[in-house]
Amino acid sequence: MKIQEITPFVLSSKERGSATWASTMIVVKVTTSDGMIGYGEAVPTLRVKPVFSAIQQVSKGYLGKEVERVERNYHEWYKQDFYLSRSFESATATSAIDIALWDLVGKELGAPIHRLLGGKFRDHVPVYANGWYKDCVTPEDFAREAKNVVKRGYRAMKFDPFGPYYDWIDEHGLRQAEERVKAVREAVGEEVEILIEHHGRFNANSAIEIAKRLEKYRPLFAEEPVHHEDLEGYRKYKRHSNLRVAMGERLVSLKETLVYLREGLVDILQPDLTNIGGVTVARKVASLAEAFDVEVAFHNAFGSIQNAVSIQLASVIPNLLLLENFYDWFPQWKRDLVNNGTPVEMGRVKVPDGPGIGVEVNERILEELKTDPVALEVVEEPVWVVGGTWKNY
Ligand SMILES: O=C(O)[C@H](O)[C@@H](O)[C@H](O)[C@H](O)CO
Ligand SMILES: [Mg+2]
Repeated sequence: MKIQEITPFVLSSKERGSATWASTMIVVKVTTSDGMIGYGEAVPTLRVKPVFSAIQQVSKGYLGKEVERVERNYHEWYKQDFYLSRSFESATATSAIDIALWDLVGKELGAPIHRLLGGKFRDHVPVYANGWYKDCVTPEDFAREAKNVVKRGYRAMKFDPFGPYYDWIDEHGLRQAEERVKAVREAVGEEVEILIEHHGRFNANSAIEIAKRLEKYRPLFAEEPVHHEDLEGYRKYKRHSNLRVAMGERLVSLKETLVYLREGLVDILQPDLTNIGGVTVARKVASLAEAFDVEVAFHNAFGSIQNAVSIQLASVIPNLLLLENFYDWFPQWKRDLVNNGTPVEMGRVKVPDGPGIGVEVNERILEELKTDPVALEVVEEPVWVVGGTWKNY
């Protein structure tokens, strides 16, 4: 079975999601020489247009190759590309195609990806909520929505309480963040997990001050407290803070991951299947983390195909902590894109046993919502922010 056609789609609709990129999806459709179809997903961010064209370029390296030789295909492309480990666009394009190949291998054998990877370690994957705090500004806003998250059955939730602060945070910002976190802790009680998202935007001194203020609310982890590439910042943060560090959504290779693991800079690794290198690299990264006693909480913020394949891998690795989940805050069309979705119940999702990624993609929605890739407008609130949270109170 050979790879015959690779088609990227950009999907978007007027329905606004919880964040700019929650309103967009980049889907890759791979068709084989015997007419089978597999799906993958790439990361949108602000770079929808360059990612779309990266998929067209990367495709040239995959067309005509044997579908089943996923590892070999990745290696061949690595050889050709030369800059793969330095290019987010190439990494996410390669990841999307890799996911579609795993989907195809599963479909060909009539097996879900979890069976191809050694079988389910667990039947249900525990998840945490993200995207739930759109337009939340005051502590009361956060408390109200946090209660709703618990009502929906979640036992863990993540949020960014820092508003527009960037690099440096002053006393006013520290107080605001603390009030928001305190309000959420009081709203959800002692046993629901609170995860603090910093979106990789502070210098080490600010991040350390933040940790001192927030540790009494017992967050499960501090995510990306400093900028992704700030290794010195991570070292300093680890020396002076008592919080567990989570990071990894912007890692684009196995060996880049090793840099953070080897030095003990990360306690909970958050690889993203749609840019680390698909299933092929994500499973290696999870094993590497296991060797360092690091738990994995896959980053899963984009769309329903990413969600499906992340559930597959999350179901097989022994060192899973939690899987991120935007599902209940997706625009409706994203949930409709997969025919048999996996709703969250009691803080977890059941692992589907359908072939490949475990769910079927609704082709009608692909056709209806596909748009031309255009350069996105740059507005004050960056694309990585949950919408409407950068106001002061
Ligand atoms: O951990 C995460 O999920 C991320 O850092 C993000 O991807 C954003 O929070 C989210 O997408 C909202 O913009
Ligand atoms: Mg994050």
